[in-house]
Amino acid sequence: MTNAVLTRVENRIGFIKLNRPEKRNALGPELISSLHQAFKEMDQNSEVKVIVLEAEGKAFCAGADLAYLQELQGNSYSKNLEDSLHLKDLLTLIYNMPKVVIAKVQGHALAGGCGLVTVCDFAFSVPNALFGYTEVRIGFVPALVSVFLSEQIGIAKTQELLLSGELISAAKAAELGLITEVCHDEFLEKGVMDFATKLIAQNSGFSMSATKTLLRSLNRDAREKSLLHASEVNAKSRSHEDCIKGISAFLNKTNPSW
Ligand SMILES: C/C(=C\C(=O)SCCNC(=O)CCNC(=O)[C@H](O)C(C)(C)COP(=O)(O)OP(=O)(O)OC[C@H]1O[C@@H](n2cnc3c(N)ncnc32)[C@H](O)[C@@H]1OP(=O)(O)O)CC(=O)O
Repeated sequence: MTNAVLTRVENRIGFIKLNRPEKRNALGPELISSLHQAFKEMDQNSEVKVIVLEAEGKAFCAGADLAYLQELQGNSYSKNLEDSLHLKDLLTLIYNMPKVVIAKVQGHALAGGCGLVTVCDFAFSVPNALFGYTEVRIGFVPALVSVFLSEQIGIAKTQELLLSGELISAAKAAELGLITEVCHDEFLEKGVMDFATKLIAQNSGFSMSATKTLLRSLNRDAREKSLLHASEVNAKSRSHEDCIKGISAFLNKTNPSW
């Protein structure tokens, strides 16, 4: 594994840290592969009962790596699909992880980065964290995230967030059920640790895992089908001129005009 992701295990808690702060932890292929490997390792480690997903730096995660996606432009649909399935497999792995996963969020969690929060079982954040499915602002389709988010908060609220692309505060995210709790800055670490420690001390690992597996079995076939379709939509939308414009505008620090 590269140092795009850092891992450690303490007191039966497995910590997985996104470590690409200079690019706001944007999900490039290396980071996605490293996260995949880290989650698999934590799953197989019998010492680990609860997993915490955290991030280095100012932002939790700025979503898909737009510089990398720009490099992929002009590539075949099948290469784009392969790439999109890579992210789908990561989100699905986290979502289906038999162990409880808690996200610890500071700064921005945007687009695919907000999707990462969505596939965790619990999320704690500081008050000034910002959440948003901002794909539509850069000519993308929030395809993969739509599947998980609609399961989590219902179709009406999902539609509101995905079509507006608005950033929402931590308080609003908690109100919508997107995150579990907002903690004052200095208590975020303690809030997450206390919660994880309580789960470990109080609950049977077997029961939590069996409950989660049962919950994930609900609508599994429909979800898998939707995720495959979403990956195809994602791959196709990358060659749309709006997406090409949106990526280029972001990287050139300008605003796209549609
Ligand atoms: C999963 C699916 C789709 C997606 O996820 S599409 C991705 C959409 N994401 C965005 O539009 C977010 C883009 N980032 C930002 O808006 C901002 O960076 C920020 C997160 C609000 C942080 O702002 P801040 O001012 O703190 O930092 P900078 O903007 O100066 O960024 C620093 C540095 O990092 C680079 N960077 C940031 N985000 C990305 C990114 N997503 N990809 C690549 N690079 C990124 C930025 O370019 C800067 O680099 P420099 O070299 O230093 O200029 C599809 C689905 O849902 O299905």
